[in-house]
Amino acid sequence: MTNPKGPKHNKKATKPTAPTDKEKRQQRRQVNIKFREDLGQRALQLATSGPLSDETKLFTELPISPLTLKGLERSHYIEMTEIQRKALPYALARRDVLGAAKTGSGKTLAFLIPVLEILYRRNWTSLDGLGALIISPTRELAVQIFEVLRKIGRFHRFSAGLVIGGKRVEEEKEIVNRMNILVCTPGRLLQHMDETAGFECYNLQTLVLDEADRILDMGFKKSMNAIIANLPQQRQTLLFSATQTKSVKDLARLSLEKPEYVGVHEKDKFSTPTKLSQYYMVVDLPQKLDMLYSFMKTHLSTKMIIFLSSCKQVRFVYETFCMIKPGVPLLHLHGKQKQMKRVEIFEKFKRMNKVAMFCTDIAARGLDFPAVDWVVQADCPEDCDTYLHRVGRTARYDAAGKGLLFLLPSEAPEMTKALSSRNIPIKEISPKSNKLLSVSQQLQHFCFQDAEIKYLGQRAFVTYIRSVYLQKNKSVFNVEALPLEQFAESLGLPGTPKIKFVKTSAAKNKSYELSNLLSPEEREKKRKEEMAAIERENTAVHEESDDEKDSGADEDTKAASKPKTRMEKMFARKNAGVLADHYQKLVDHTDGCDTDGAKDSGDDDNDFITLKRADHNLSGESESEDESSSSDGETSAISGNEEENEGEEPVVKTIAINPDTGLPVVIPNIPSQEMTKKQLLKVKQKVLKNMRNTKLVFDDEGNARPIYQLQNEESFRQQGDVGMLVDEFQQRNKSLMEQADMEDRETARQKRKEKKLAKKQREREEMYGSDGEYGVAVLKSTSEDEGMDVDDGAHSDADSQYSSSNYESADEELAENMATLGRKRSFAESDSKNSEEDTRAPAKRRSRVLEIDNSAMSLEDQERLALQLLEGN
Ligand SMILES: Nc1ncnc2c1ncn2[C@@H]1O[C@H](COP(=O)(O)OP(=O)(O)OP(=O)(O)O)[C@@H](O)[C@H]1O
Repeated sequence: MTNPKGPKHNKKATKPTAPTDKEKRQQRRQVNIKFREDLGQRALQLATSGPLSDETKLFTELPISPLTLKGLERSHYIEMTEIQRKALPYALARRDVLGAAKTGSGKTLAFLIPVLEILYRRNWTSLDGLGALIISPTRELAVQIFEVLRKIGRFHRFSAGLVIGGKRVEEEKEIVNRMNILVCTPGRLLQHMDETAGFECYNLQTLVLDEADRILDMGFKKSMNAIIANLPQQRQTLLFSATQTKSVKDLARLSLEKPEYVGVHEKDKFSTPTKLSQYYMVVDLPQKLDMLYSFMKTHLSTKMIIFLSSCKQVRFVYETFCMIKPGVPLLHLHGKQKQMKRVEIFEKFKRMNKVAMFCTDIAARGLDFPAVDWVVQADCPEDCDTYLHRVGRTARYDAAGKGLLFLLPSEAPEMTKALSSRNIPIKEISPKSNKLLSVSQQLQHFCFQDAEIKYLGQRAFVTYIRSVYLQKNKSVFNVEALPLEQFAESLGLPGTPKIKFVKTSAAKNKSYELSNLLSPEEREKKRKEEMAAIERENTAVHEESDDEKDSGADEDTKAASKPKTRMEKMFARKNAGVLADHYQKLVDHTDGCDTDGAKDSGDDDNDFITLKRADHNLSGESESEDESSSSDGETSAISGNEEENEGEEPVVKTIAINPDTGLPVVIPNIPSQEMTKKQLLKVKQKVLKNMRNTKLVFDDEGNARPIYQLQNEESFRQQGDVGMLVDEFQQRNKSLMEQADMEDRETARQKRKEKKLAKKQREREEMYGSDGEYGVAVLKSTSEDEGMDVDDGAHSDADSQYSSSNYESADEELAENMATLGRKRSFAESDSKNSEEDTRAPAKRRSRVLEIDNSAMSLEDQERLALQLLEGN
């Protein structure tokens, strides 16, 4: 009898039973192992079969795992760049590689793909510990590398951490041991090596040094030696940079094994990207900021990075330019900012299209800001390598870009020679003089009005000079060729800050040159003279910096000449420079009034409104214009007497009283022959504007008259003795100045207090932790859809909160990244609300920072702390 269910049913009954789930998993594992082994074999073959043929262009043509290929594809990386084509075959075969290629040519993928692949082929799990270390010289670059790793590694199951400093070291210690890949800066890595129990690198497979020449140079030498000592000898080492080191010493430190040198663009005619246009401009130091400002004003619709040589300079230029408002949003980035702030600015600059960012060399290497139109190197880079890295922030991958380098007359000849010897094509351009705008007067105004800006300016001045002084290449950098006084004036400073080391160095150099020519007695005499000079200089510096403390043994002898009030002290200060000299002359002048009142009062009716330098001869007419320009509170107004001044000696400054604040304001006068047509036009417009804005009052008969009117001489004289009136006026102003000075001091006192509070807050945070800082983040994505990996189940809940999913859009991914990197969403939101203000209002920003600091400790934290204290914990 046939089976009623048919032959099909019979056949099934004879079939072997289906494999169990466990068997299926085992089979899949076998296939995976075989697949991974094959990949390894193919990679080895590729490395030994010589360079790739010209037709091999796609990542899919290399022995790369499907997980990485999918990550690359989702990140829109399909075709390899030249450095990737040349370095990947060796790196995938676990060879040591020294990779050098132009900036923006895709070196990051050339080391990240092998990192993922080598761990993948070894079926790495969290039980295997740390498999790859990627070291970067700056935190921003580490963040960027980590982001690229997250993008292309999103389908892998490795845990990855970002270890770049900040305050969450204790939290990091708990999870850093579980990481398979670490992206880090040398300092923090070393800290974990030293302090974190159980942090081991014995199983390390791959060590990567991005910007290798920088990491191996003097700055990181000690840390790197200590790090390398903790690593196993048997490992792969990948070194990448646009300016690769070939120093045998450096390479010996890393114990490289027959490294492959992959220099991609070495035979190119030029060492910079082909779509990069480079220019330089010879600018006198005192005109540098004018030039920079003018350049920014004429490039408002662009995205630009401006490099300066020190944090202080970056801060000064940023703060003052924010006040001047060039018409483009401003950002600044330097190493003294808090980590959160740095990351926030870094991300903001990436997003924005029309923006100018002032920064130090922390942004010079590796950072991949999209679509930067201009890189302006306002201060000369220390060498050609630094130039290359800075200018490489534009014209990345296949984009075009432009670079502009400002060179001082003393720097230009040697620096241009050095650049051309490195095959850097750079052309000289001359600025259009009619487009040059001046900011020095405004800076002067800010320095006068805001003591903090003045101090910042002074420190910017000193750090700039010091940076020039410390440069190694003395044929380019000559501190003695710098016009210090004019430079200080161009920053708006009331005098040239004393810089001891400049003179000392000159003295030393001189003595060195002379010492061979002099007899021993002469030499000894010379030495004593020099010592005495330095002693004098030290005393001068001491007096300058600490004028309140100069009491002592010779108190009596000083007493007669010693100024009594703060105001007098200010006048008496010898090196307070332009403004103090100015006041000095003012005092001299009015002293003259006392003794020779008739003569002086006869000369000038308007002394009670406009105070002049003793040595300049403004006409009465021009002074009344000063008066009108100051009458509506235009404290930065340029006085309108340029035409009258024609042919005269250049007038330095005028002081007038701002009727709104009652305070004196500096009104610099520029002789018209030194002004461009445009400047003259601007001045005229300003004067006209001021005239239009003149306030009017109406008398009893309804006649309009200006609110301020010049008295006639007779009625003025009837008020009393001219000398006395002048004295009275001066007394009034003295007390106004004293009042302003007291306010300054009170503000400074408040600031000190706030700083102390913030410091305490920081210390508290360090003890009890805080939110919103970078620490370790974990990269671990699930790839169930691939079904190729074994879930080791070793990741804790702490890890899973960082787990990423498949992102649908770049924004989603970025948001996720930011969350992963330890930022609280609410914190980020409240910060981003303030971000627009940030670019414009420094004062507001400062208070906002304080608000954040004060609220850094949550209520829960405070309660917890209170409980701990109660329990005596
Ligand atoms: N294969 C590729 N296809 C498309 N774009 C790529 C590819 N490789 C890299 N890029 C892009 O090129 C840009 C520069 O890459 P990367 O930052 O790696 O350059 P770099 O050589 O490391 O530069 P630097 O020397 O300044 O550090 C990045 O925006 C990156 O996304």
